[in-house]
Amino acid sequence: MSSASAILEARELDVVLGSARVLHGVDLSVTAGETVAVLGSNGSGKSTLVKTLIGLHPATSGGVRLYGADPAGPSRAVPWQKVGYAPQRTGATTGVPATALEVVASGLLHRRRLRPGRDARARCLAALAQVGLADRAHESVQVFSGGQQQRVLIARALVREPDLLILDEPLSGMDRASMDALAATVAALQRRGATVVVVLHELGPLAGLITRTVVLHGGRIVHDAPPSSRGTDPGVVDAHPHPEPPAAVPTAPDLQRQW
Ligand SMILES: Nc1ncnc2c1ncn2[C@@H]1O[C@H](COP(=O)(O)OP(=O)(O)OP(=O)(O)O)[C@@H](O)[C@H]1O
Repeated sequence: MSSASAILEARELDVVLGSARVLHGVDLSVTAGETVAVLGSNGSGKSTLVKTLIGLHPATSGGVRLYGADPAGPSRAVPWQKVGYAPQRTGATTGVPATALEVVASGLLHRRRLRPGRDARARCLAALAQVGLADRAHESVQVFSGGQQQRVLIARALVREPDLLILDEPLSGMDRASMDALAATVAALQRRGATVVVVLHELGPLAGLITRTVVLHGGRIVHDAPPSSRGTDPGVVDAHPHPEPPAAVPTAPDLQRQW
């Protein structure tokens, strides 16, 4: 199913979670260098889509490819060291009494590298500086505010210097200065050719950086095009045109997963 330069692909993807069919026949192909915003109302399937794209949920039918390999298959087939992922803020840190530096350092670990390299500390501090938290590196994340915890998770994704960065609602709970800092970070990643997939409710300061918007509604892609061709401001797609479903099932933070 692979397109030549696609680094992320879903083909006729269906995902059933519990008794709910959450994604229906999703086709998506992301090529290197794109900055894709995934938009849609609460419960439309955005988080489920990005989690399935990186193997955190299995595809019920259809297929997913990440760098040409099945992300839910044998881990060595996917170059995980190239992939940074920051999950949606869950308001919790799994109760593990880790410092911000330790959480970010876990982003340097994966199955082929179980011990951080010599430059790990400097890289972690640099990643924390990118999210404005270097001065709090040695504090427990349990005392951080929700927005600060979100920034630590983003730093954990950034520390890999990823070629593919996936952010799930990174702006949620962030103050304006942090949003602007994230926009500058995404711009820097773009300049070096990285690919970014970002779940958003509003484009905010990222608006000028988005090269493509994908809109989900009821688990289906209902729009997929560059922002300018859409005809309406993609930043307002989350206008809740239908009754809001019950709150999303909280998912466990991904702090423990070490690729
Ligand atoms: N593990 C699960 N088991 C059962 N249903 C689930 C599970 N995870 C998500 N869902 C359901 O799937 C639907 C889509 O959830 P998802 O988190 O993907 O939506 P979203 O578009 O990211 O929403 P939001 O904008 O609120 O974060 C929701 O109705 C949710 O309740």
